Amino acid sequence: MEGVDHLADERKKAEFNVEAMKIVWAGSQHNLEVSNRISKLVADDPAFRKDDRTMLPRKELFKNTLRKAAYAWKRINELRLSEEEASKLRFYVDETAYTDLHWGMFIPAIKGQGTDEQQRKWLPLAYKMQIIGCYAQTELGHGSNVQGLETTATFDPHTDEFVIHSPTLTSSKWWPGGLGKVSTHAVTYARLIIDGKDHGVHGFIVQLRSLEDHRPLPGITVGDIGMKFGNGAYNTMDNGVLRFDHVRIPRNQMLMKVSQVTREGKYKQSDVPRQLVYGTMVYVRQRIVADASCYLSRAVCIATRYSAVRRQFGSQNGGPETQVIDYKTQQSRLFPLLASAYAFRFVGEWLEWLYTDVMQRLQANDFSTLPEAHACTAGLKSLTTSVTADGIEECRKLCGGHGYLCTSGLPELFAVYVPACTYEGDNIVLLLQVARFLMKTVSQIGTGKQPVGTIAYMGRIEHLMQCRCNVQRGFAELSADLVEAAVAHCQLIVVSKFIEKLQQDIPGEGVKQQLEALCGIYYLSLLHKHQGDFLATSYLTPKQSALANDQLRALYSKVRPNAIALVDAFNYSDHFLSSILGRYDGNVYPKLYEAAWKDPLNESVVPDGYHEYVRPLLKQQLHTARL
Ligand SMILES: CCCCCCCCC/C=C/C(=O)SCCNC(=O)CCNC(=O)[C@H](O)C(C)(C)COP(=O)(O)OP(=O)(O)OC[C@H]1O[C@@H](n2cnc3c(N)ncnc32)[C@H](O)[C@@H]1OP(=O)(O)O
Ligand SMILES: Cc1cc2nc3c(=O)[nH]c(=O)nc-3n(C[C@H](O)[C@H](O)[C@H](O)COP(=O)(O)OP(=O)(O)OC[C@H]3O[C@@H](n4cnc5c(N)ncnc54)[C@H](O)[C@@H]3O)c2cc1C
Repeated sequence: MEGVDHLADERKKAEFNVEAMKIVWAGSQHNLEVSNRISKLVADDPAFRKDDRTMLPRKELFKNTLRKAAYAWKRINELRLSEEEASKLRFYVDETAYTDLHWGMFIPAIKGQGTDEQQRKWLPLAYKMQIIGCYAQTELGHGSNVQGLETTATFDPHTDEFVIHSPTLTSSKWWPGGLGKVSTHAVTYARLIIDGKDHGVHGFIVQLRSLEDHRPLPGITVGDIGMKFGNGAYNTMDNGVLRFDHVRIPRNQMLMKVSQVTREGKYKQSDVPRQLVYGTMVYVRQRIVADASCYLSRAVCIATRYSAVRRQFGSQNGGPETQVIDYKTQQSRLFPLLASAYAFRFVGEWLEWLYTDVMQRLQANDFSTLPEAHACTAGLKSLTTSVTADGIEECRKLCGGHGYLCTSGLPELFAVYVPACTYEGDNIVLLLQVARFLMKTVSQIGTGKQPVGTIAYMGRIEHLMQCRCNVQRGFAELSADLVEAAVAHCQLIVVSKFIEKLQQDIPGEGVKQQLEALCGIYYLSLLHKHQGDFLATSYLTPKQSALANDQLRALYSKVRPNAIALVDAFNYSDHFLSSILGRYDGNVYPKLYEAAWKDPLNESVVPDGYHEYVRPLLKQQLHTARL
């Protein structure tokens, strides 16, 4: 029934202050206040409806996204929202669009790789959206291997210009979001060629389309690369293809913070690591970790609420059937994901601190923590996106058949999220970077260099140094094992940051106890999953392993009465969740039934096509039957 909270009894079971937990999840009272205000602003505005997304044909879907992005921009300016509030608004609009790349990569690339003069010229235009930018690095033939990119930027000293060119089909830029139909400019990555010498990949600002009529400029071929996985989902984004035919740009459009080209064509590399040219990717990877906790918590919220609503089997003497959330199998699948959502939230907070710290050190030309920042952002991006993508799919399965309906919100959530395992770095390629970092650490231990920070624990593997094995030779052969070691390293970081969070002052009755239980579920479920490794290396005895499993089950029972309150603490509106199964009031069956009749297929009792394709069949079969 409308207005009834079907989960009221579940909410009464909570053993902690949910409002206090909302502040922990939001990060601060201020963040919670802004989230509440902006989330309501979006949810109450019919212009931001999204329940029709999976039913629109692509051209209509895309135009609708352009409309929403323009309307959002209008509201941001009308209400004079701050950058923080505007970012929250785009988050709660919850629709991938060209603006993600304009604000999430194009502007950060100019801020991170541009000189002060270049920032002064381009950022005001970008902040006012008088130009719209994308990040054009990946090509048809290369994505992971950035040093393999083929687009060229050849310096012409006669005209003080770079000539940007796509020499081969595989050098076509391919995938950049916002490129296909909207962006007027791109930060384009190309091989810098001076006087025949290849200086490697650098970033260049290139205008793609006229600011007058939006047509591609001379020498530019640009378009969308076509439909992607799932209905709605990432098809609101115009991932594009781009080719250059000897396009000329002024020399001052090469991003020159890290390295410069003088008027005379002299290449100057500041005494900074060349990898700073990858800085934008590092920035986005650390943001993706916090983003993973948002996506995972949305799926877990839906699956937890529905698991409390759904009853199946177990009726005693005609009484109510058992809530599926009470089955230990359901808890063993759901609660580790609930714990992971909180764990990723906290490691995302730490990673943001680490990134900020590294950026401050770079200002002082201190590059000492750059390798660790690279390893942590790469590894945690890989770990959290893989667990989140698999976790959203598990949440769909936890909801049985109804999880497969678009009105559950889970299919689209999965379809829009899974590319995160690939973009900003394929997850395996990134783990190999972590493995390389770990092996380099091992090789340095023998030289007396003690590891610090997230690899301090490796100081205790001195004995490994006796085997003077050739690290390089073994790396390729053992890369699959090394990737597993890299995952374990990242899991250790997540666990340690969860434990550090618990050592902070956490206000609110019962809040810390709940987080301690979730932390226990996080690391004990990992121990359970990988107990073979721990037993094989004698880090655990069989008895200890059994005790750990007993403790894990006990924690499931501890969390069970608090499960609904723990997902309420995510503070998601029904609009944002966009899920009948995840409704705050748990009023699932009437709303599922109501929604079914809104499907366009039910606009007519007899479907289009009946008279052409079904009736003749039936008549023919009827004729045969009479024979
Ligand atoms: C929510 C928000 C949504 C915001 C919206 C987001 C929407 C999604 C949009 C998606 C956008 C994209 O996908 S943009 C495109 C993303 N593309 C990628 O991520 C490409 C992934 N590939 C790479 O990053 C590189 O190719 C990589 C794999 C690191 C290899 O690079 P190289 O070959 O140059 O380097 P290597 O030879 O492997 O290593 C040489 C040394 O450099 C170090 N090194 C390598 N990369 C480094 C780095 N970034 N920083 C520091 N150091 C680095 C290594 O550790 C080595 O150190 P030593 O061992 O000490 O020598
Ligand atoms: C939705 C989406 C949005 C994107 N947006 C952008 C964007 O805005 N801008 C942009 O520039 N790019 C963008 N990309 C491109 C993205 O960054 C690349 O697809 C990504 O970096 C992976 O590179 P790849 O496609 O070359 O994969 P590949 O490297 O070809 O991966 C294929 C397989 O090879 C394996 N592999 C590759 N190298 C190695 C190795 N050395 N050792 C072991 N295994 C290896 C991988 O693990 C994977 O299994 C986007 C991609 C997607 C899907």
